[in-house]
Amino acid sequence: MDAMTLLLSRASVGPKHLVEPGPDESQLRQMLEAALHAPDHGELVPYRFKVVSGESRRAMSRLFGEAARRAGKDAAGVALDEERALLPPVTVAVVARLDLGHPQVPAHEQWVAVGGALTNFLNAAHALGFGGKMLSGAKVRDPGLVAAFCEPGETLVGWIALGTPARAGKPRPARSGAALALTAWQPPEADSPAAR
Ligand SMILES: Cc1cc2nc3c(=O)[nH]c(=O)nc-3n(C[C@H](O)[C@H](O)[C@H](O)COP(=O)(O)O)c2cc1C
Repeated sequence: MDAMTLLLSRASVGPKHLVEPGPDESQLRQMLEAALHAPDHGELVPYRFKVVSGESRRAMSRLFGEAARRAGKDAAGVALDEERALLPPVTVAVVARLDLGHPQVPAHEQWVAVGGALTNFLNAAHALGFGGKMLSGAKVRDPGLVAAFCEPGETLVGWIALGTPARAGKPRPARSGAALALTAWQPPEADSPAAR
């Protein structure tokens, strides 16, 4: 598949539609390599990817259940969250580790680097024949999950569910904002505040 066809054919595949096998270590390394090729001002690598596979999925599932309980969910809601955590063959936590005191690279540029890395990671998964979906939800702020995945000062962005797609991603509908996403820049009028 050529690169443009690959980029234009990626669509998220949710955990319900992901089956074994998930990516192995060498495939995950290729996804990381793609992530590391995203633009990153100052080469700060302001992110970490943490792989949850095999038996450690059960421990994560338990933590998802505890988070659901803390969020006030009933027994059925807790069980559902625990089950959802076990659906993807591989889950990759995305953790942002920004250097907020950096003299040259402000926080917003570091967040952009995190997004670029995540996008390259997902595109690489697609290139290797895997399906994936980035997921977050209120549980990214749950203290138990944050403590389990992050060092102090880091932010839990969410989790990428990964596996073999049992079905193709849904065709992408046209996006309403797309027409405004690429326009020719117009220089400001001579008497506008921007030109003064
Ligand atoms: C940081 C981040 C967190 C997200 N969290 C969720 C989520 O919790 N639930 C969800 O349905 N989609 C979430 N999404 C959006 C999906 O990953 C996906 O992009 C969206 O469903 C559109 O599908 P597409 O990637 O095929 O266009 C998140 C996306 C990002 C970038």
